[in-house]
Amino acid sequence: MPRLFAVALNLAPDFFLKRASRAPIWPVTIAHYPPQESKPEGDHSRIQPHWDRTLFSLITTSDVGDEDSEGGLQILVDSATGEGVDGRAQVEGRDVEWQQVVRPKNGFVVNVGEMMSRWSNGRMKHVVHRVPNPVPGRDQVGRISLMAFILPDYDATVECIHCHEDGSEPLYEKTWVGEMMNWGSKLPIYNQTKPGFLGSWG
Ligand SMILES: O=C(O)CCC(=O)C(=O)O
Ligand SMILES: [Fe+2]
Repeated sequence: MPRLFAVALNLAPDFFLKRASRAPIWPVTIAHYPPQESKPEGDHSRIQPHWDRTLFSLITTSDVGDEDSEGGLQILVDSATGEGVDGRAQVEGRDVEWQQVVRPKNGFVVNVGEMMSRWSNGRMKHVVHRVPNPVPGRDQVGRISLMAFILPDYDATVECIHCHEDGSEPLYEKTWVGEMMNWGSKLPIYNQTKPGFLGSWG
């Protein structure tokens, strides 16, 4: 997978592997979304809108009830173009909608993370995603997902790779993996769920 990303970005195939060679951090988590005996309070959902603060993430699920309950993984897309909306996008006044992700049978969903987006200067997008509550009548079905969050070495620098060469303007300031992890508590991916994040379309 790291080789595929590197080749897609016209980099040496081992570009990412070289930066994840000494002490890469790859948390693996299992999420159990239990059947919902009662309606969740407030705007609580299975997982609030966020993006992953990783290089990339691999997700597989039990698939049970994902499609027909609408309680599975969804990504945010631009209604006009169908393109994924990334964590930088201004959504005020923009027509966006949630789209169900259909996982290929026995396959994985690959989420681009914010580190990949920063390295590629936005060519790879860290698309906003969520897991909403299942629709009424389908809420007695639980869901399990298994995720691997792939991060580079703790001290690896994260900055636009090609900006020096082609003169393009960096979208992001230079930073490093450990600093990005500090932007969150717990796992870095969850720190975007604070109140107000993504406003009313969350
Ligand atoms: O359960 C899922 O399908 C995705 C969960 C997720 O996006 C996350 O934990 O970062
Ligand atoms: Fe996520």
